[in-house]
Amino acid sequence: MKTANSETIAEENIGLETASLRHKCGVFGVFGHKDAAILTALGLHALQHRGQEAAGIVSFDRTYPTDTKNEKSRDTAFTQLRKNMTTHSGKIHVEYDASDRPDTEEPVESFYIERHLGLVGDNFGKDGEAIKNLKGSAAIGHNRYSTSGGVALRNIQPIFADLKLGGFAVAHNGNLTNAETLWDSLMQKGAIFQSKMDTEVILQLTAHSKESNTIDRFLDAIKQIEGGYALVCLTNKKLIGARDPWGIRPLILGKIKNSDPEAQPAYVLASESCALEAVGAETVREIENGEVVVITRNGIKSHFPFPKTEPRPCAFEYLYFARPDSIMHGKSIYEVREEMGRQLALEHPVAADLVAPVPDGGNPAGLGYAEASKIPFKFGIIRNHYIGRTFIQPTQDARAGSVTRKHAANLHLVRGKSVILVDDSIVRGTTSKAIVAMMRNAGAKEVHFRVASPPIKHPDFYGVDMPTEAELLASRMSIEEMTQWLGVDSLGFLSIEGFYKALGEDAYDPENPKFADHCFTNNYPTVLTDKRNAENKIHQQNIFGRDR
Ligand SMILES: O=P(O)(O)OC[C@H]1O[C@H](OP(=O)(O)OP(=O)(O)O)[C@H](O)[C@@H]1O
Ligand SMILES: NC(=O)CC[C@H](N)C(=O)O
Ligand SMILES: [Mg+2]
Repeated sequence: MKTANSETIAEENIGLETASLRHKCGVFGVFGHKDAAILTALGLHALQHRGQEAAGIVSFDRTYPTDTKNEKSRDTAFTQLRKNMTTHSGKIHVEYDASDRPDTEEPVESFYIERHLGLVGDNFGKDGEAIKNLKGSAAIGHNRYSTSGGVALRNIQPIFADLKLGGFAVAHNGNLTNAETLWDSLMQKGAIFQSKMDTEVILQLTAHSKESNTIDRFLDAIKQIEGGYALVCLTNKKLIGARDPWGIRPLILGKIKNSDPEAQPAYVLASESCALEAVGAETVREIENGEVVVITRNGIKSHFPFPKTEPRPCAFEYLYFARPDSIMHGKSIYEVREEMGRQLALEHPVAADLVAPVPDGGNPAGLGYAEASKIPFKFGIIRNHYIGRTFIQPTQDARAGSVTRKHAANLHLVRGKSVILVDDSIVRGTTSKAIVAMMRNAGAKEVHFRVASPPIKHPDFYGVDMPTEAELLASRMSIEEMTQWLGVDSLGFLSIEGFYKALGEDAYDPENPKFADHCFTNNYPTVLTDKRNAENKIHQQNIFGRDR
């Protein structure tokens, strides 16, 4: 059996300076469905809010020549296959050499790869070339917003390589905190890297493992990595899902009926439940923290390679990243955010004419605040639906510009009124500063700002790509200073206790935090090996181009 796959990826840095605060990536995988690539594209589309820089899909197909005893039909099957495989798409060129012509009764196996800069819809439209190229009943996909490595074609995921035991594709949401340290030792062993992504370390470690089968090699690899990760991987026989020991990054398992009623249901892995809904899949369960699931034609097998710990999912997923209609750990993201707003109203009440959410992130908390304070909820800010999330803009100028293009004061509503603005977070203050100015220009009598999370004072290293402390507004300024800088009449942040309450916890226990809440508390769930080694000048810094 041959794997005919040669990729020519022209590296092309598109010249974007990368943002220091970014979304997380979205991952998706399907096993055992004839429309695997279409489902993956739909799943990625539902996860677009997690990354808008690039999107990629890798599929796997096994083609049986229609009648291998009949030379003519075998040739026809091969000609068809060859035609499909030589289709160009963007910078990816899959070639099939004439010497690969099948001359046995063995099926022809191939991985197909489509990786593009830009949005899912623009690159994987249902009838587009890219989808047609992605044959097979298994596929994985990825929406990228980089936390390592710049914006370039070679840094698009899934990342694929032919390893000793066959083709292996990986898609990763998260960030490794010891990738640079591992890179150093891999390079000393002669590794050749195709990208600048921390994710590739996982592929390299799998390739270098001395274990005898693919799963043991992969387990060997992930036992060496540290940080936050939700991974989906594809081989010629398996779809693999893995979640980091703390479950910082989310991953959920679903199941979907095949159109053939005789066929087994197909399995689906996704970052969020909203992507399962988007493809009509039913939720089976969340992948546990530290769990590795291996999906094959024979069903699902779980591995637990790490000592069992209590999960500590990322607080930011609940606050901002996840889509409000997603369910995580049995909690509705929407309801959690609404409750954050209610708690906020209890902690920071103020008399006003209306509560105006900062769309979209502030909408559910705004509703909760209005409900608890009994102050009317009004859309005092209107958003332009053709502009995405602000964080994804690559430069501070672009971010500031996009806030004013994205939001507009609803003049008629706010003129002469006292307004309570509610947002989910203040990070750099780009959004809040511009929105407050908008309210003032619109003639608001009073402007009060309420934030449905505690002040963000500490960086993130697990896939949020939060800026350095120096860029975080709450790290640089006291509440009084922020009040002045923003130009508001009052400012209030939800307390960490209120935050935990909204998440359904009785109390916040700093000795035993239930969430990865380090951005508020400075309490990091993992060791930060690269940071420590860089500080001690043990290895080269910024191998993966963090400050590119
Ligand atoms: O203080 P800053 O650095 O401006 O960051 C915080 C803002 O960024 C996010 O909005 P974004 O526009 O990214 O997404 P959204 O449409 O989901 O609210 C978040 O909801 C805040 O509004
Ligand atoms: N936001 C993410 O999850 C990024 C994944 C990976 N670290 C990358 O840079 O591609
Ligand atoms: Mg927002």
